Amino acid sequence: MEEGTAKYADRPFVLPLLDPTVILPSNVIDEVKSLPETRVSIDANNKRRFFGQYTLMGTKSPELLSAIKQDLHRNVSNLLTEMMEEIRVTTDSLISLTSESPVKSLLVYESMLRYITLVTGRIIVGLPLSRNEAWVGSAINYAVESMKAGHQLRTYPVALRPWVAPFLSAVRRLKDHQSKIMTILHETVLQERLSPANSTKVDETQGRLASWLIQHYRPMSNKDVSEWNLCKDHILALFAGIHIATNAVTQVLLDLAARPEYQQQLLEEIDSATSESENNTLSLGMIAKMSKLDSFIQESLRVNPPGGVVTLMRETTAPFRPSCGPLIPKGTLIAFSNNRFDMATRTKADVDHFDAFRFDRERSSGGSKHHLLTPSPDSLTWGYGIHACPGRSFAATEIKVIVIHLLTHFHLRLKGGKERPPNQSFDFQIMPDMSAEIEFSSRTNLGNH
Ligand code: HEM
Repeated sequence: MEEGTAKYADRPFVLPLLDPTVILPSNVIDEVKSLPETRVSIDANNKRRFFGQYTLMGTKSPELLSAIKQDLHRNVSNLLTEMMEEIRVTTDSLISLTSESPVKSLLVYESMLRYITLVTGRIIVGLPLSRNEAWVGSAINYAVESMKAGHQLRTYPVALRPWVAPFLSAVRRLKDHQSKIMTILHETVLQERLSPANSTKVDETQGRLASWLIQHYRPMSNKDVSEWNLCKDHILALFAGIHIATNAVTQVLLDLAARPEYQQQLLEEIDSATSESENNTLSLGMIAKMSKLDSFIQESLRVNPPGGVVTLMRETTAPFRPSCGPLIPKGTLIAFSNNRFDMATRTKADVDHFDAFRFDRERSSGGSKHHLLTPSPDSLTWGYGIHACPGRSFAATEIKVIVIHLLTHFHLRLKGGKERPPNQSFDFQIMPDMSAEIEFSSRTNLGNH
């Protein structure tokens, strides 16, 4: 990507990904960001790149989008207490320190996968289901098997895929997770919610996503809502919410552990913002005061983009001629470079340089007003334009609450005081090193147990 953007600063070029993709120059991003599905399609891209016929990718419903964009977004503040509780319980189960064992080393990615899955589940389906291990396993592994299924399917010619798919091991495991999620949801949430005879008031902390979806599917009448649609929407929400957020929070923690000098500064900011808090509760207002934390996370995700080397991945659904030319035929996969790899106007040293508080400085000097949550051509973590991530206020809050909780309780250090391990990359994806470990030691005196 770096070679391409340096060489073709204002022209498209083809990046040889598993699905070759036309990379457009960043100066035409405004021409693409809000094009309708009839011109370029995010769903067609997802369906094709991730084998949506088998994995369901690219088949999200408008109702799911409304539930995330409106209900989840509007409720982030009300959900904070539950998010914090889930993070505290998960921390207690993963990191319990005593004077005899004052340091705990954890595989960061694996541990964060658990935090994010439990917090996401707590919000969308609620307790006790969110901590049920069968649910947690299928919620995590659905996406893992989807990726594997894609790799297996790719090895067969297109015409043969529908015939071989039912026999491929990953496709079978994928279907297995799909039916487990359906059965669990049916028994715990959907049967009750969809029953016309049900007149009892439902517990609002359970089955939240189902309630939001049902309201969008039947705004007025008692029209039938299909259980399959509701399950599919849950699966796609888990798919969209778990893995990319795990990738992101892992990168942030690795950056913090590799740069201990920032831990104290962030802690001071957290202490000052929460000084008036009662019972250690956080509010969105307090979190909003933590501008250095916001900047640190924004910089960590700029340098280690959880979405990979590309952003705004689309398939053209009609011939498209960007102002940089030439005419791009219908059915072409297109994308833009993520900021870190875009060499059109910057040097490699520039984009690689980790400057934790650059966004904070820019904001306080009256320069850019952009925060972590604001999609812009300079900050493409969440995409940009009409499809910019609708779950971003929830995801950013979840990441911040995890970081605040861990920082206030522990010193973080890369295992053995080593250097930050380099990221791993595959196709367009960038992942943190899965074997990286962080040592957690207590900030308070542990006493004797
Ligand atoms: C750190 C975590 C996350 C990151 C970095 C992230 C990033 C992204 C990106 C880059 C896109 C594509 C935007 C585009 O192509 O223009 C996207 C789309 C999307 N994200 Fe996220 N996301 C995160 C978490 C979440 C969560 C927690 C949810 C839901 C609970 C979610 C739901 C979605 C959905 C539904 C879309 C598709 C939007 C559409 O098609 O219009 N994401 N996200």
